[in-house]
Amino acid sequence: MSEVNKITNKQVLVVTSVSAEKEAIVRGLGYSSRFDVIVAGVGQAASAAVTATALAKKDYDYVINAGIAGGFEEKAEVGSLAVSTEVIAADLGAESDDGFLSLEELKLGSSIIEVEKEVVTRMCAEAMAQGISAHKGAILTLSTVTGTQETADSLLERFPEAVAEGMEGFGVAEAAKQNQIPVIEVRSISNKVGPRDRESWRIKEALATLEKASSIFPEVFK
Ligand SMILES: O=C(O)c1cccc(C(=O)CC[C@H]2O[C@@H](n3cnc4c(=O)[nH]cnc43)[C@H](O)[C@@H]2O)c1
Repeated sequence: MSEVNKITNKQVLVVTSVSAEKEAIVRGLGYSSRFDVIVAGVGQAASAAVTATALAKKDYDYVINAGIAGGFEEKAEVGSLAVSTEVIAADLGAESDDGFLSLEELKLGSSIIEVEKEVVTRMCAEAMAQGISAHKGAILTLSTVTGTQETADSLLERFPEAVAEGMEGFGVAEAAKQNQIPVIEVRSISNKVGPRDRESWRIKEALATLEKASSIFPEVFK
């Protein structure tokens, strides 16, 4: 069968945290009955609970956690797009005199959820073709927005592959994983990760990038 005649029927759940993100994505998608876009609230608990409920109500083939995020310096600039190669719960673990101990080190489970590499590559390639600056790498999930250079540096020291941080990715990804559904995190960058400066957040610009990136979803998630 030629590419043109292939029937595409993947059902995709897109999970956002706030309605401004949902509205940007709905605008970008235009009419597409394969995509359901929901608002789950801020943080891992809300995003995991709402995602799990949505997955219990309907069969989906793919889950996307999409929204705005902080970008790490020299990794993902404001206005660009971050696409997760892995979703990492960066503050799930224990502090010790020898540094942070992850769930893996504590032998209590996993704080990393892998993403299908070919989908990441496709998403980045399609985004670049649309003129979006796209960066692939780990996206960290944190319960607290980083607000100091010290925390930003220590996160990059622990996760040199990180490009961005958000507050919901791991919650959405864990719910998808428990339902054996592949997941990806796609985030537009509204601010730099580092010393708190809310005035410098470029939410309008990030929502515009999110809208543009969402217009690619039907092509990437076929
Ligand atoms: O005020 C608005 O108009 C507005 C519009 C869209 C989204 C927001 C949010 O505040 C969303 C909160 C959401 O943003 C993520 N986020 C953004 N930057 C960071 C960061 O540096 N570190 C962690 N999370 C970040 C996060 O996922 C929140 O859920 C406001």
